[in-house]
Amino acid sequence: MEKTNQNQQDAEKQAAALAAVKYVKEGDVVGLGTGSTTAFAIKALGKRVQEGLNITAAASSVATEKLAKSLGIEILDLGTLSKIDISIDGADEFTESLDLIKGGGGALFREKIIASLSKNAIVITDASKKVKKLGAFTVPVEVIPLAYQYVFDQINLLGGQGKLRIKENKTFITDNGNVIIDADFGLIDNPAKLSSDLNQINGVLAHGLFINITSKVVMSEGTEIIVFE
Ligand SMILES: O=C[C@H](O)[C@H](O)[C@H](O)COP(=O)(O)O
Repeated sequence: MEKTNQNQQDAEKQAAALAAVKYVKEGDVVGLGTGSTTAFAIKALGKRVQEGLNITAAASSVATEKLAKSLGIEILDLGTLSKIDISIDGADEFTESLDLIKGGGGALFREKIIASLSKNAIVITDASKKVKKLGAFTVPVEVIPLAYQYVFDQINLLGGQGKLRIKENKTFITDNGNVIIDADFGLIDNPAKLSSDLNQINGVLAHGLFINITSKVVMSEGTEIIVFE
């Protein structure tokens, strides 16, 4: 990506993050996503905490937990929570019907738990993430390692072309100790059906299709903030 485009995209990510952080209220339990867009939100939230806002938070990744703690945000154990007031997370793609693909950073499982627990699941993006149909971005599928080949073959039977995620010349391992298959299904006509088909494969911990979980998408485009809900 050219530098000016990158700067523009970062400015949009930050603007969406700042707009979303305004929804957080005193006393809230806040779910924190993962990724470059969410990092802007965590920093803005950290600033509000330093100015006196009382909140607690749940983190969707080790990286997010580390960043949040460094800014003075108190982190709760996700496994003990039965509800989250508000969550803020990014996405790799979204449609106006609030269906998403997530997991580009590999945090999809904990992100899905956080979004599912959230009364108000807010997604923040720059304008490049908005699509008419999901699927140009491959669907990340988190797989328990011993089920790798089985799941790979099942994805193939569903019409997908899987690829083991490699990062820095090594197999990418998630915070949960699993691997990721990035599955190319082409443009997806029925994301809800694909989501349910993937859920039924033994060995799949989670996949990156987020259907009917999101409350609103706060998107920044140029100088404008557009909210889809
Ligand atoms: O696993 C990572 C997450 O789902 C991210 O929210 C997603 O990949 C978007 O990341 P970014 O904000 O860096 O584009």
